[in-house]
This record gives sequence, structure tokens and C-alpha cells, in this order.
Amino acid sequence: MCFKNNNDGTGDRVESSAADPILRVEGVTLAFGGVKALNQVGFSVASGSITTLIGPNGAGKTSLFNTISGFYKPNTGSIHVAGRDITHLAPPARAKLGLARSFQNIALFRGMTVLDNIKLGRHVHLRTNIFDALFYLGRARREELALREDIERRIVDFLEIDHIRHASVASLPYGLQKRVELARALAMQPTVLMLDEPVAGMNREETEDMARFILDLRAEWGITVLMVEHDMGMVMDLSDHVVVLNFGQVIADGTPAQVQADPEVIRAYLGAGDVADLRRRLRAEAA
Ligand SMILES: Nc1ncnc2c1ncn2[C@@H]1O[C@H](COP(=O)(O)OP(=O)(O)OP(=O)(O)O)[C@@H](O)[C@H]1O
Repeated sequence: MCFKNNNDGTGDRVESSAADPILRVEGVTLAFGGVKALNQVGFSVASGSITTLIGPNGAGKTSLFNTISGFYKPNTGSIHVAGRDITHLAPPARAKLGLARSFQNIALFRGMTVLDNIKLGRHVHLRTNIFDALFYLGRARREELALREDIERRIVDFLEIDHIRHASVASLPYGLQKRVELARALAMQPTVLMLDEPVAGMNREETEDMARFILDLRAEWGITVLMVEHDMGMVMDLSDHVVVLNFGQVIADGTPAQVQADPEVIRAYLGAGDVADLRRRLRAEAA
């Protein structure tokens, strides 16, 4: 594949051929004491796809996200981005390779402006990395002067947040804060964007906006999306590929139609209901 994003300063980024998955997880096991949060987990994410991890509470989705982004080290198994083994790389090195993520709970600097929060995302590609940047803003700001402004402008235009660029994050409604968090992740110029429950806590209008942005960033920017999401309506509408976890294991892996029809998914994940029923109920609740 060719990166459609502007990759200045990212000389060590990886590329994949059309035949290879952009992300591959193989035999990953992760234990917390006696609890196996992940047990021999394996799946692939095709380049340019929207892939979603679902599963009941405690299934291992967050553990898997944290393992892929490098915050947890697996006991066994490996993780590959565009064919390169990244299992032993720290999170900033993974981010440099194009693996960016957002967090379930908003992790923005609430006292700072929207624009300053977005700029922090760019430091992943500077000599001053994002973690340094958080603590040594003076140095980061000096380096900022050398950055091109067009990426920020593109992101701000794309996410329709121009009118709030100088507002402090704390003053914004929840849906806009989540959009700013997405903007910061985009500022990392990701190849694979990991979104942790992107519409959690959003009202229907905010959810629809976020769904539109996710579809557009794949279509217009060529970014591969891997997300964890509980909103079944959104999962089934947006995803090309759904991976279902239960008790730390992959119990189904396929298209939305395939996993919706899988009896083990219905039994394990949805209990007595079925996906169509759950979807109806969720939509009724949202209305
Ligand atoms: N830091 C931790 N220490 C000990 N056990 C943990 C830790 N994190 C997760 N677990 C356990 O690992 C298992 C998987 O948890 P995880 O949070 O990954 O599930 P999840 O699918 O993300 O759940 P949810 O949908 O509720 O967020 C659970 O049994 C959980 O109690």
C-alpha cells in the first residue's frame, strides 16, 4: 500500500503490500496473576478496512487494545504491523510506525486549547516525542515552529472544528471533546488508527457525526481503523470485519453478517437475545 497521509519526518514508517494484512496478531496470551485476560488470540486486519473488536464485559477487549498499542507486554505471541514484528517495541516507537490510538476516557489536556491538544499529537514524529512533549512543553514548542501547518488545517477542516480551535477543551460539550481527541490521534498521521469506544456516552446526533467521520477518514485518508465499540448498531453499520472475544478468546471472526448469524456469538455475547433484537432495543433506547 501507499500511505495517503503526509508523512514528513516519519522515515522509519512501514509499508505493506496489498497481499499482507496491515496488522496481524498471533497467539497472544496475557495473564494478570491467575486471570488469563487473553488466551491465544489471533486475527488479521486488512489494510483500509474498518475492523471492530466486540465482546461482553470482561472479554478482554481493553487488554487486547493495550497489548497492541504496547502498554501491556504479552506473555506469549506476537504483533506485526505491515509484516514487521513490533511485539517488543514501546508505545512511542509503535506510534512512529503509524499505530495511533484514542482512549476510552477522554485523555485531553482540559485547560489547553483545542489546537494545542492537536499539536501534541504531532510530537510523535519529532525529535521531542509525545511523552517528552507532555513534560517539556518549552522544547516542544520550539520544535513546533519548524512544523508545517497544513496537516493541522486539514484535520481541523475535516473534523469541522475550526470554530472552536482556540477554545479550551474544558469548555466544550462531550461530543466535541471526543472529536478533538480524534483530531489529536489524526495528528499522529496514523496508518492504523485504534479507537477505544469512540461513541461511548454520545447522544444520537454525536454518534452519527462520529460514524460519518470514521467512514470518511478511511475513504478520504486511506486510514485503517481498528476499534472497540459496544454500540451494536454502529458496529454492524460501519465494520467490514468483526472479531468477537469471549473470556479472552476469539470465538468468531468475519463480516458483520457472519458474526450476527454465529450461534456461539448469539449465545455467549448476546445471551437470550439476537443481534437484530439488540439493535432494535438500542435504537429504541437512543430515541
Ligand atoms: N490490570 C488488570 N489487573 C488484573 N486483571 C485485569 C486487569 N485488566 C483486566 N483484567 C481482567 O482481565 C479480563 C479482561 O478485562 P478487559 O478489561 O480487557 O475486558 P473488556 O472486554 O475490555 O471489558 P469491558 O467491556 O468491561 O471494558 C477481566 O477478567 C478483567 O478483570
